Amino acid sequence: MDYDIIVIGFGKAGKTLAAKSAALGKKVALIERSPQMYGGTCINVGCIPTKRLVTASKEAGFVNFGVLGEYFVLSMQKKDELVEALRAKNLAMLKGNPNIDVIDGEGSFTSANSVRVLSPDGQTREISAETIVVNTGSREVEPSFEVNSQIAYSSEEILNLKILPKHLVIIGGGFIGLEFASMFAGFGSKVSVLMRSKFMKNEDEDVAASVKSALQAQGVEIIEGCEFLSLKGDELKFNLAGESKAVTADAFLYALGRRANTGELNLAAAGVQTDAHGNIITNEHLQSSAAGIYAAGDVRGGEMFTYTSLDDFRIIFSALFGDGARTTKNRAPHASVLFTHTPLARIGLSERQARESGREIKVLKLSMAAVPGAKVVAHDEGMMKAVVDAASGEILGAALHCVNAHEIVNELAIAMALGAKADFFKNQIFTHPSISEALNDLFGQF
Ligand SMILES: Cc1cc2nc3c(=O)[nH]c(=O)nc-3n(C[C@H](O)[C@H](O)[C@H](O)COP(=O)(O)OP(=O)(O)OC[C@H]3O[C@@H](n4cnc5c(N)ncnc54)[C@H](O)[C@@H]3O)c2cc1C
Ligand SMILES: NC(=O)c1ccc[n+]([C@@H]2O[C@H](COP(=O)([O-])OP(=O)(O)OC[C@H]3O[C@@H](n4cnc5c(N)ncnc54)[C@H](O)[C@@H]3O)[C@@H](O)[C@H]2O)c1
Repeated sequence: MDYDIIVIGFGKAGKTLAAKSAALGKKVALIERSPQMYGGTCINVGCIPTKRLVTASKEAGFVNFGVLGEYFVLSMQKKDELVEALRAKNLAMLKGNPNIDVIDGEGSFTSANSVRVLSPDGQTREISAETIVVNTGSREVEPSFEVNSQIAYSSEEILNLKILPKHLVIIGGGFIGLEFASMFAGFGSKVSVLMRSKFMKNEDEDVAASVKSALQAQGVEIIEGCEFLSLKGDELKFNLAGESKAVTADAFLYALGRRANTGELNLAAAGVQTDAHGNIITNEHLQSSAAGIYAAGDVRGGEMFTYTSLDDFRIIFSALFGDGARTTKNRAPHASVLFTHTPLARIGLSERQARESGREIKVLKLSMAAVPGAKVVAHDEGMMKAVVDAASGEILGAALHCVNAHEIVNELAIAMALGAKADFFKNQIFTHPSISEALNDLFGQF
């Protein structure tokens, strides 16, 4: 065999596994098809550039209205500088390691132990290893209606815009749709978000209403229940409550979900099975249907977050070099965050899910308008909500729609993992003024 481990895809799990395995003296090949993607989706076209821009767009409120367009261009340049620096650092981290070969090209299986690499210059080579880890990520779902427009962008493409759109129409009301809505509204664009379903249909109604009103307060127009027909030139046609409608804009973003990058992998040659959506099927150790082949990150479907991919690394590392005790079955409670100007962090069960589970629950709620720490930072929009077992005080879940929610929720995650109950937060001594101290009052209602 040429290597101990081949990793296909330079994602979060893959690059971490390559570095940690090399540190154990293993010989690793990491295959990446695009030099623009060294380091993967998160740093190049995902979390990092979008969160940099969401943050910059929050600060746009301090910019003279007349120069908002210039501020947008400057913010995009700063975002590019950050991405380029991170990409170079990610590459250097692996390329400088004598046990790791970073190979440019697209990987596809020829057997359960061998991968063909098609390099950008058209050359192919074949390499082999006992263990192969697939970390090829996901790509956006293309619209199912007709699109013929030079100004229709995916989330990746819109990150290269050179001019701030006057009117951005966003198709899809999920993570990407709502984060870009908040971002572009912050930069000064008129933003309309059109969606097929009800706004945040999987959330509790009070939580969804809080997020919706915050976006509307930013000036975002939200149109629910759309059936999309076509996007031609600058016009999107759709049906709404039985009526034909059209909207024109100078930019369109479609954000209709993401699907696994498995089409090019020739998985059949290795005996690796996928589900109906093309996601690689794995067991709790992230082993695929072929014994020496593992899959990590978005390519497995399900939760698509950078920290899930990182935890996938921990599970595979435990299976390869440890006792295999860390699995998907013993993953600790962890949150998800929608990074709108006022972020929404969610962990555990919603009120609806808790009621459906048949448990006796108590619902605790707090308006951020009652939190001094939120007044101090002049950001008292939103609410906190927790769902607690009525008898034991066990924390079943929470939704934090407030400034710094993405940080505060990690306090809850740790407490939940350690089995802390509502009383713990009720009596905890927090700094003042802070957002965390609102947890005293939230859980004090138990
Ligand atoms: C706009 C946007 C914003 C996001 N924001 C957040 C956020 O705030 N927080 C968060 O946690 N998550 C966020 N995500 C999700 C997060 O980015 C992904 O879940 C995560 O990056 C997936 O990592 P991965 O390890 O699966 O692989 P990726 O990082 O996607 O890496 C896969 C790599 O494989 C390469 N590749 C694919 N096929 C082949 C092949 N055949 N041969 C060789 N190479 C190949 C690709 O070029 C890519 O570099 C966001 C995603 C997007 C799109
Ligand atoms: N903050 C974060 O952690 C973050 C940010 C961005 C993206 N992400 C990850 O990236 C993934 C992809 O984001 P996304 O916003 O594209 O997906 P999503 O699944 O969050 O939302 C997709 C939206 O498109 C709608 N939709 C799907 N098919 C449709 C169709 N045919 N017609 C009309 N509407 C349709 C869905 O109802 C949904 O509202 C997320 O699920 C998330 O895992 C995470």
